[in-house]
Amino acid sequence: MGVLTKRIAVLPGDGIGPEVCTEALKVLEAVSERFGHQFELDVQLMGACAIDATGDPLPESTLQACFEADAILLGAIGDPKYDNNPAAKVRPEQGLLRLRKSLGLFANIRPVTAYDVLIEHSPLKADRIQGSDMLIYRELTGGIYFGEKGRTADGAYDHCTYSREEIVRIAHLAFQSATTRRNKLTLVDKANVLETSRLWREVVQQISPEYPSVAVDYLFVDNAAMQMILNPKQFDVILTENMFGDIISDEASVIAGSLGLLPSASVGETAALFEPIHGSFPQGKGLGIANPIATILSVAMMLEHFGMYDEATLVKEGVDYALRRKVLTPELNSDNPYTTEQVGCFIADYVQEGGECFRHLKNLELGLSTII
Ligand SMILES: NC(=O)c1ccc[n+]([C@@H]2O[C@H](COP(=O)([O-])OP(=O)(O)OC[C@H]3O[C@@H](n4cnc5c(N)ncnc54)[C@H](O)[C@@H]3O)[C@@H](O)[C@H]2O)c1
Ligand SMILES: CC(C)[C@H](C(=O)O)[C@@H](O)C(=O)O
Ligand SMILES: [Mg+2]
Repeated sequence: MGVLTKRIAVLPGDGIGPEVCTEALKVLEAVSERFGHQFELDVQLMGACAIDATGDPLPESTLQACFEADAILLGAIGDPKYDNNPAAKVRPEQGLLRLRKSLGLFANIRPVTAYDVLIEHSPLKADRIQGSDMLIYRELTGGIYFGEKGRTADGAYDHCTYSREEIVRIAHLAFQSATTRRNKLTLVDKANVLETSRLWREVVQQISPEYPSVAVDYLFVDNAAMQMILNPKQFDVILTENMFGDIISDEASVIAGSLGLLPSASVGETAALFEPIHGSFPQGKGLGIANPIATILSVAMMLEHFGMYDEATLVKEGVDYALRRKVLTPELNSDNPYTTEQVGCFIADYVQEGGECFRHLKNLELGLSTII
């Protein structure tokens, strides 16, 4: 592949978001130096920081920058002052949901792998998790997150709705993905109770004959939550609706060893956004303890999206090297912890092959300013 120029909207967000983004961008800078690509970064506000600055968690200028970008890199959003105030009408999460909806990012893809070098670290028994390798396809722009919601005189409601088409489009992506892996697809739903889940089953059963190589099974979400810990190796591709996918992917992170390891890609017809699955971990803000690997692996997924496969492989090798050498933040290495910045530098140096730890993108400046 030749040298490419890509524009990336960067939304560092809140809490540890800016810290993990900074490290991920160091790695991207190393890719740029090694392969000659040019990445134009357009840093924009979203989340609580955007509410503080503009009153809106997703300002028009941020949305515009995202529309104009080839891809979006997001750190994380959210702040305790909203989490602990149920009466707040304007909330950081509204910005993220509006962004996903506006860009049509209907498929959220969350890979989960048990790393051999971390097996002993997991609270789960090694023989249960060793070899686990699954891909969760979480529907991202429908369901209870986006249904009508509100208050009654003495209650509240959140409606869950799905159209057939909303299920069809992500089901095809999940089936196609299964054909490139171990040819197994598990639909996680609650079809014994929910009408929307029965529609999911119906649609998946109708589509399934188009993919004869793929074995399909069905699990109720309560059982799936248990199976995830009991026997995670049974899963290849998991297909599920918005809220179930949110919950079981955080649960699945225990198999990898930390929430700070799990990346994601959110894709639609045209746009693509890459973000760690974790949140803004407010308790970790400014302490240098946030694991940047989930965001660095999200950059690897972004490079794959650009067709930069060698580049993505190198980033993933850098992560493997950090895992093998135990250059890891405290939640994975309490005896000899490294800081967020040290982990980022280590992986960036690997990518650049023996470079010095000189990449100090300390403060992300707003606007289209940085060309790396
Ligand atoms: N996509 C997003 O931006 C996103 C995702 C989830 C939660 N949130 C928001 O984040 C805020 C905090 O939510 P929460 O505490 O439920 O979830 P969280 O993911 O921020 O943190 C949960 C726990 O996971 C661990 N953790 C998370 N990220 C880590 C990392 N990079 N390195 C090491 N450990 C890490 C920490 O132990 C933390 O206490 C809330 O405001 C929530 O709405 C945002
Ligand atoms: C912050 C929140 C809206 C978000 C979600 O529920 O989708 C988060 O938990 C995630 O997993 O990306
Ligand atoms: Mg979540």
